[in-house]
Amino acid sequence: MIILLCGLSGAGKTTLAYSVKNKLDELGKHTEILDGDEYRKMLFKELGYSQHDRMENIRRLGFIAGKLSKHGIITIISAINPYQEIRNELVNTYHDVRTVFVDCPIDILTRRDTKGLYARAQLPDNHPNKLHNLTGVNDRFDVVLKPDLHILTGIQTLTESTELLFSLITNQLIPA
Ligand SMILES: Nc1ncnc2c1ncn2[C@@H]1O[C@H](COP(=O)(O)OS(=O)(=O)O)[C@@H](OP(=O)(O)O)[C@H]1O
Ligand SMILES: Nc1ncnc2c1ncn2[C@@H]1O[C@H](COP(=O)(O)OP(=O)(O)O)[C@@H](O)[C@H]1O
Repeated sequence: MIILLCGLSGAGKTTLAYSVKNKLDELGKHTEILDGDEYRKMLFKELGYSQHDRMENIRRLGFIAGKLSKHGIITIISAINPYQEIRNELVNTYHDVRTVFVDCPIDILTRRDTKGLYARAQLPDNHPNKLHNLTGVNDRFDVVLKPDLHILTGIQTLTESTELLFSLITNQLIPA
């Protein structure tokens, strides 16, 4: 199974992915997290944030996920994954792909701003530290169409969000 956790920076994808992995570990289920931020730093160093590069990033993560999931590893792709087109491509290319919208309002993200990216996106255009292509602020994010799960991390606690994702995964593993 492949889980696409899609959502803006700071929405809670990584936190949620590790939280659900902990629960799956307790069941003895093998889980791998492919985190966009981590793979960009370690393997995809040449990729930036243009539409082309973001698509390429997701395509590569999808390819790795396809290989892992064939061996029964529950593979969670934790990346912004901003375009519906490439999400659909993964759903149509690989077996058993589920999409999850990790959704949080921009005002809460701007307050959380754990990496300082939202503050940088709001700088004046001519400022040297201005971020010109932050997803959800000045770059495109397509609302996730018909997600298998829609999590509202601005309202739901981490425990509640984890339980919802855990149920999606385990219901699929052990059909009623
Ligand atoms: N311009 C811009 N837009 C969005 N994100 C940015 C940008 N610049 C750097 N970052 C950091 O890169 C992380 C997003 O990488 P992803 O691989 O998840 O992005 S994407 O799916 O290819 O769009 C994202 O990590 P997360 O905060 O974990 O989502 C950011 O820390
Ligand atoms: N319901 C929730 N689910 C996940 N994270 C939450 C939630 N509520 C608050 N947070 C906080 O929001 C931040 C999300 O950061 P992170 O998981 O790195 O997001 P992302 O991977 O989407 O960039 C963390 O500091 C986390 O503690």
